[in-house]
Amino acid sequence: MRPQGEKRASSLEVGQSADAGHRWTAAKRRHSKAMSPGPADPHEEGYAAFLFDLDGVVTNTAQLHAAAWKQLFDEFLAQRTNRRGKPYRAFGEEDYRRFIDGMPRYEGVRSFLVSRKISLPHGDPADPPDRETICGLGNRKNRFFQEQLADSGVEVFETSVAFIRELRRQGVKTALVSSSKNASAVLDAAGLKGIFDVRIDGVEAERLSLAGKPRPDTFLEAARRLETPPQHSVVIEDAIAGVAAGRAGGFGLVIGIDRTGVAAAMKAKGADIVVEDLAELELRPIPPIQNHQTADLLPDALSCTAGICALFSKKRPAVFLDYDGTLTPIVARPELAVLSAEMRGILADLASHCHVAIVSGRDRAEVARLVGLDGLVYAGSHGFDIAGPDGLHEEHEGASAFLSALDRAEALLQAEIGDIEGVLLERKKFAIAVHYRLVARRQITRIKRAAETAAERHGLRQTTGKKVFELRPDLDWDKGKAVLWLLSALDLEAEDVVPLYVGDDDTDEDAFAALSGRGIGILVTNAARHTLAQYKLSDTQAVEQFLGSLSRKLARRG
Ligand SMILES: O=P(O)(O)OC[C@H]1O[C@H](O[C@H]2O[C@H](CO)[C@@H](O)[C@H](O)[C@H]2O)[C@H](O)[C@@H](O)[C@@H]1O
Repeated sequence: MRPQGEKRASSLEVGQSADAGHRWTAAKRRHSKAMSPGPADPHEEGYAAFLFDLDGVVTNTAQLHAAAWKQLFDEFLAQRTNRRGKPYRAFGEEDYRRFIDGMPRYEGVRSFLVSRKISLPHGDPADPPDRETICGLGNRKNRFFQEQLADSGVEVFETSVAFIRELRRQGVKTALVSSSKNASAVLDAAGLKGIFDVRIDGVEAERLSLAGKPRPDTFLEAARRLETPPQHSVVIEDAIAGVAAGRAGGFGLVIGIDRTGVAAAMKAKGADIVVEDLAELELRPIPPIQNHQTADLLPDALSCTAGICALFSKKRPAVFLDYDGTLTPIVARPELAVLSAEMRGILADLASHCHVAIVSGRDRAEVARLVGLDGLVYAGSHGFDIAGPDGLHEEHEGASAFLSALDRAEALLQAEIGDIEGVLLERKKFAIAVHYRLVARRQITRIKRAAETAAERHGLRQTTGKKVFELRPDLDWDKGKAVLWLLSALDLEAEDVVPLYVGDDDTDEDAFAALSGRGIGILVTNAARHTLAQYKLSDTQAVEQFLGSLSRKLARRG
């Protein structure tokens, strides 16, 4: 394929994903003379929700739990001898940290027993505390814990409470995410009932069959209830299992509170920041973007559906859709971005009334597989690779010359940063995505540098997207040029055709720019960011609703 005439070079320098606006971040206080916040972190997007563990974070009850576990296992182990007739080693602090801290009660029992090669039947949650089952032992530990709680009461970490109250004062959403079934009693005893907008504790997790920490499920449920995506939420934890859960869930910032000398282990499990107390953190507002057309000022396409659809009484739409963040929500890993059956149905209906093209940064074959519909056009690798019905198959004429450069860059990246926990290298035919969504924040600069070096050394272009650095052929080609090429190739340059493009990310701005003054651009976002789109839709559900209305309108028109 060849470029279609001299269109605008590149849309605008969007920089990092500009989802910032009315959000907050937490950073370690600086003790420098000026106390200035210093240069802004280039990856900082701000956070709209903070999710807190309870014991050891808000209340000083982690020690009560640790003591109750010790009482349980010291008694239990003392009554047993191992196969060689030797007594078992007593339960130590390290056992608590490694095998129990942060986990739901019965999973803690099981995990510790496995570490000592002791096998017990699971039993039943109704087992009495003296029964030698996993549930029985768990219930015994709970009895010890409640006795200690009644004895000593609940001490709160005042600095944590002040931090939470400040967040609430600023209108930031908060949640409690605890594995403990005693969380409600502990909050009550501490006089903190009602301090969190949402609470997911051991009781709620069991009711919903949610996997416990280190799995991310309880945190993800809390973020869902706060209506804030994990990448815009902060997890605050004192347990290694909790830190691991925050990182596995793709949360934007994971803060470890190290009160027991486990900072290194927390960092190894992906904590972005480790402090000994929340007093070491300061909250900073992320200012909304100034002096730009920002998405929050755009009209919502859903409230203008009737007007937009009315346009298609006389004109024909040509619909171009981005995939990630537009047709599927942004999720922790690329392979989890699966199209819903409802969205697939709507796309199939729409494609029976007009041209529909998926224009994606993904590999063309991969995005075609994910969408799973014949009869659509698929443009992959940011528009370098296009195929569709009636034998349409075009690759940018210069792109194949970059294949070996992409291979070498991929090998270099693998060697340089392949060992960083959470880095995902995704090779597309004509691009490489370097994902850092699951990476500890302190590693991001190293990843960015590696991407820049690989691009420079192998003559590639480096671009940005949502928690991703991308490398692609250094050619004057992008999604916008691919859309213009398609309009020509599909004979859609007629007066009565209105191109409509829906997308959510930096690379979609090229398409908004290309269609500016000629078609309709709709940005999918719920935040303030500068854009060349004319409308916005808040999320993928809104996209589904909008495309459904458009499809029904076209069906009525016949
Ligand atoms: O142009 P698109 O279809 O939107 O593709 C852009 C990139 O999307 C994918 O990455 C993004 O979505 C992932 C799944 O939600 C998310 O984990 C990641 O952080 C996002 O950057 C895809 O994996 C890339 O290849 C595309 O270039």
